Amino acid sequence: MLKVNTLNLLKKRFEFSLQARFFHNSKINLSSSKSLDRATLTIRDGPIFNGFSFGANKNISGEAVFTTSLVGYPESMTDPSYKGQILCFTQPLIGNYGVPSGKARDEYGLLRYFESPHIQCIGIVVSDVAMEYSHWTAVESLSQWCKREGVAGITGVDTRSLVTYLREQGSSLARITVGEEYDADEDAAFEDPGSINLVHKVSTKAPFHIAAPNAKYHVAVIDCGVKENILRSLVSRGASITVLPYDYPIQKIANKFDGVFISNGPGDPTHCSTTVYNLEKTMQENEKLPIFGICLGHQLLALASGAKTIKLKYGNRAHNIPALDLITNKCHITSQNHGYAVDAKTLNPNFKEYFINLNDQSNEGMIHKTRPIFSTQFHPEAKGGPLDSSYLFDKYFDMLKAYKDKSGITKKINLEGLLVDILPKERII
Ligand SMILES: NC(=O)CC[C@H](N)C(=O)O
Repeated sequence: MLKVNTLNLLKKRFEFSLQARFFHNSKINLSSSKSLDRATLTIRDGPIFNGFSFGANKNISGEAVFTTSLVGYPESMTDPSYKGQILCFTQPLIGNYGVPSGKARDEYGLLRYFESPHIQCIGIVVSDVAMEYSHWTAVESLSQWCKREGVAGITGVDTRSLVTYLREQGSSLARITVGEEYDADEDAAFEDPGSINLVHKVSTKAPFHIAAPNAKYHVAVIDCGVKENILRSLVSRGASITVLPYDYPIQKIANKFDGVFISNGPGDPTHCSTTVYNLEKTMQENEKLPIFGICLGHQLLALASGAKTIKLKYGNRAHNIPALDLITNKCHITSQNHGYAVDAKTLNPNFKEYFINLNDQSNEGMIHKTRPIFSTQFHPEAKGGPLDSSYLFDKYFDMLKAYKDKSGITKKINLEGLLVDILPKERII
């Protein structure tokens, strides 16, 4: 049995390698590939693809995942949920509108174009990188950006074969090597980002505060790798936010806020046991408190209420995934980026399933039957992606209003003896 499998694998590898070489040779004269170093994408126990390096001149490894998004590469690449992953784009031409400034800020002092200050994925794989670009916000090319940020990039890969493989075999460990071909069976060179707590790497190291003009509410954001557009979505609706490290004991101060929010983030949710414990206590001790979680935040709330999570075969990463709202029976096109999901069969009986994915029927959200607590697996804040489900932020704000109207006090904003006004105004990394 083992022998047959090994033979099949070798055969498959050879076929992929042939395809990749053919594709690679056919690309060699394209102007975008001129003067680029050779590079290799090696999938552990899988195919090898030859191409050209357009990013940092270094060898990296991580989990290869694919996104079918057509646009939004600056947003996806700066999304902390991609930490440690090699992001493969199915859209063949990537880079043609360049990269906007990572320094530009909006009226709230938040990043204008990026979802965090730096590229978070460890490498990217494209079929045809655009070395020339044009857009009024662009300040550099995708290649220049990757080089400056130390992120690997390989172009000239037959991403159709690659993604066919990842769909059939599931997300796989992979590496990008520049210049030389490595021994593909050298397992030690494949690092598994899923084995460590990646949230620890991307969460702010200390609390920071963003004041909304004429703020009506004060929300605590548990930062597991929060996307900037989640902060924008809260602040622009009139909530000042205090963003706390992922392991901050929120249960000790939750009653000082009008609501708690739990962010998206990278990796396996079961690595965040401290956050899960803190959320469990927070829900036990604050019966009326509005709580909203997105993506990893949804998974952590589910774990904190006793449900289980599973790893999906290859995950959902796209900007056009249909999710059915089981309360309104309306379908929304959603932005997604996740490799794990909540097992709906294990939901706490106090919660009901809120959304389901119409492609694979996986769970897309849950809502408490009597309390103001809900969460979604997809990203209502989008960036990139359609804003169909941004009404969920409005729903959260209705909950904040109801809670505040009842408690009737303006929460005073005092954390560990520090007035939030003197906290830093951006993430501490
Ligand atoms: N975008 C996210 O928050 C991702 C959540 C989690 N890391 C997953 O892959 O499922």
